[in-house]
Amino acid sequence: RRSISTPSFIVRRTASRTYSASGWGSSGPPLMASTLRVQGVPTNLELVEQRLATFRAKKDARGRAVQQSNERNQRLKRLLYNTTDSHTVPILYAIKVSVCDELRQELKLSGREKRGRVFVEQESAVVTSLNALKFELHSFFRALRKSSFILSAGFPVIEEDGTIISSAENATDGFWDVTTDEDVARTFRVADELFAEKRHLLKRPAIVIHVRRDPNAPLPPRPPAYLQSMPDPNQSKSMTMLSFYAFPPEGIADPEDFAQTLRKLWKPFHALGRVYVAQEGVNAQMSVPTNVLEQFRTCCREIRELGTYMENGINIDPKPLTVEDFATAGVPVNGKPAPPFRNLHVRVRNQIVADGLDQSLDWQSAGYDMPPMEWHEKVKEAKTLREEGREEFAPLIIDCRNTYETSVGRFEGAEPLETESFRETWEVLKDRLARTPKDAPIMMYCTGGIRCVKVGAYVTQEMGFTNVSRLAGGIIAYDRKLSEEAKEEEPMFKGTNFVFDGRLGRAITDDTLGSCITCAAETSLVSNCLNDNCHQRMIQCQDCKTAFHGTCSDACRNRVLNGLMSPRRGLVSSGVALESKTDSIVYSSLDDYSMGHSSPTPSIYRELEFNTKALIPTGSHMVSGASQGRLLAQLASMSREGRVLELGTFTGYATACLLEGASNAANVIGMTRGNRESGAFVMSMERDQRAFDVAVAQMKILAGSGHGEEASEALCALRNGGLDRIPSNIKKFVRLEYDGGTVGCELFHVTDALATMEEMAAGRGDVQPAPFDLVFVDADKTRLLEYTEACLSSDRVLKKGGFIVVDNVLWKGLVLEASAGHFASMVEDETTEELERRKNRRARKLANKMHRFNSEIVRDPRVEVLVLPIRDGLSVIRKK
Ligand SMILES: C[S@@+](CC[C@H](N)C(=O)[O-])C[C@H]1O[C@@H](n2cnc3c(N)ncnc32)[C@H](O)[C@@H]1O
Repeated sequence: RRSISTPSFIVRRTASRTYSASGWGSSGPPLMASTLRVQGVPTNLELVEQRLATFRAKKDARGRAVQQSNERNQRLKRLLYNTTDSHTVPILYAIKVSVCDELRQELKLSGREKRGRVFVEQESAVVTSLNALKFELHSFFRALRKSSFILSAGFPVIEEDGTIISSAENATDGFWDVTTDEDVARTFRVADELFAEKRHLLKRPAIVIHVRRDPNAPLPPRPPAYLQSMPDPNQSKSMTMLSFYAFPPEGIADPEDFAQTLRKLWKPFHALGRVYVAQEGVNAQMSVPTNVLEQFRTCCREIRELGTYMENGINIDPKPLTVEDFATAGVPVNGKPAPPFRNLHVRVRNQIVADGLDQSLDWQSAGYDMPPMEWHEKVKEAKTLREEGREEFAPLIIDCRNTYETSVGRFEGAEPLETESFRETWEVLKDRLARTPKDAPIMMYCTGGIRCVKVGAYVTQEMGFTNVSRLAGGIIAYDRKLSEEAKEEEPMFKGTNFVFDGRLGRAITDDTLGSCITCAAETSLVSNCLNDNCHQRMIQCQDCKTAFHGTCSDACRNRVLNGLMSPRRGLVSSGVALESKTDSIVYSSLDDYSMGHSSPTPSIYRELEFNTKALIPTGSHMVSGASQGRLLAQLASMSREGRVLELGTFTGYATACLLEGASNAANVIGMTRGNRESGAFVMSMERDQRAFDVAVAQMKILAGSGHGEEASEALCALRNGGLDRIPSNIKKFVRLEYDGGTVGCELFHVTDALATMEEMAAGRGDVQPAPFDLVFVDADKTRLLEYTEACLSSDRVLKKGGFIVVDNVLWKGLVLEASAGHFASMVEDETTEELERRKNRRARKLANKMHRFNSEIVRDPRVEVLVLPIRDGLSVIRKK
């Protein structure tokens, strides 16, 4: 025997209503569903705004529901604690709800959801509307939303002594179906009447409602056939890597909705990967448990937008990866093994391949889709024609991928477009195909075929070429077909196929085509710089990856070691002892520890290093680099007036450091203008015209924009423009003002820095600047004693108490052997090649010279010397 109501019970129920109101979720009120719908072609910004609007709407709806629920709680409390006889408060109906056995089992209802009480105010819509009544029931018995049900109503049995007996749960006697609004109204009316009659026995009108499964409701849809006998994907012993794309002719009307559909449909397969959906189509790179691969393919075929439009079907990697291999096939994260994909991301984008074209073309008409084996024969024929000297009959084979991809692997005879990003393709094509006859055979390929659809469409529709073919399914399909159908054939693709999952490459042949950006050694390893602010994709050998802590340059390495730039997740090379931002960094050497505890190098230095590598690759090892550069900046900051002379500008890396330091020195003593005659001033001399041109272009940027981000961007743009676009400075010198004129700067193009310096020391010649505080000797290494002599012989070049800094005084450590007399006789190793011998001879000769310089300068009474074992050795010499 239970009382119909207890205050605590009601409070608990209403509290649960608050929760359930917010729990409407995605299948909830129409407001949310409609705001999620995206019409037309939304831009990313619009998508973000739409999502924000949805979040806001949801938040507001939640807020309103909470408020309503609170108000209702308050009212109910007041009602319950006031006397029920009061005529001023509305009457509350007590509805006992019980759910039939069939529904209980079908919906797996918990104890509390099988039966319970709902309290309804007399004034509410619930007493007149079936929908409102069902809505009220939903809010208490949430599981009911998943089924269609019908209601029947009756009343509790009240005995004469006042005992209330609720009718049995499956009772039908005295119950009537409640299927219309009238039924609802009648039920409550009768409850009122009954209450009026039994007021002395009841606290409030009471109703019993039975919930039964609607026998006429359609059965829930059966799962698709392919899922019915599908094995458990968790039991798969291997994962298959695959990719596909589709450009459905009518496009995808609602990409957001379609993305949601894909997520739902693919969930049972436990597939992982990255999928882009746009109005123009779908582009997917995925891995699927091999034991459900067939079912996955069927599923994709049954999706209308994919089925017939997946050009070449699904591109499947020839070899599945065992689950163990898959777990480590990606680029390691923080030195720990990682899989190529961790989750399934289905994302909506403006385009599935960002092309940068003003308007989209007809992607259905993009040239002939050439099957891989036909392609193989054609490439072989082209090779033979070239070998026979009849290349004019060979088709043009265009590699539509970016430089970092083509440089680790390509088809024989292919012409790379040398683009940094796909958007650059169109300009390059216009240039490359300017003189090609319109009917010339053009063959093109890319990784999986999708980029060729766009390039093929452009070349045929915009440029008018008539004989265009594309490698169907790209290199991935070629690799698979060749290994399936012609294993004995030698692949015409050489090297590694760069792929866009965590593996970053699959070797098709053993050829190593790429070269390390740091040391130029042969390698096919592609990775991304770990400096988050840089993150450039690069080809770097494992040794340099380890030495540079997964970064592309000294400056990036310095920033990562400083912990200021967190390593990007998922892209750390193996063997690199780095932890994420929140963890402490494990330093592998004292050098690294020292850099890790020095202030970070400003990002312009990374650009300066990079520009040098890109514009004058053969000399890129000559730049001072981060540790030495920081020391030079500090020394210039310590100088009296910030007056510095540099011999050997090269591309201006050290010049930039010296300018930075000179400006610090000038600011400390409050000097606002510097030039040849007085104040902070950096003068630098270089004899190589090309290096001088690059240095002038770079220092002009620093003079205009300082050492900040703006300068970094301008330096980056300079690199992208290429060496051809850097003007040649035939002038003898260029004058600049740095830091708003605080530091004067003059760059000299000289025939011989030593000759110019000796003239300065002798008081002859046109250039007669006031003496310097610091002279950095970094030009030819064979005449170091002459350079220092010019500084010491008079005070016209270097002030008394000033410093000379000489670079490379330890000469790769060879001075040690030189000092032991090992190179005295210059005996050559007869087994080494001529080139090696020449290199060794030069290195030994220079080591002897360096050793002689170090030995003589330290004995010179006019100076005090400190040799620092930094980088290649720096000698810091104070003029007494
Ligand atoms: C080691 S690099 C200088 C690197 C530069 N200081 C830096 O840190 O980026 C040496 C440069 O000195 C130049 N050089 C060599 N002999 C020279 C000479 N006699 N006169 C002027 N420049 C010279 C070379 O052309 C080369 O660019």
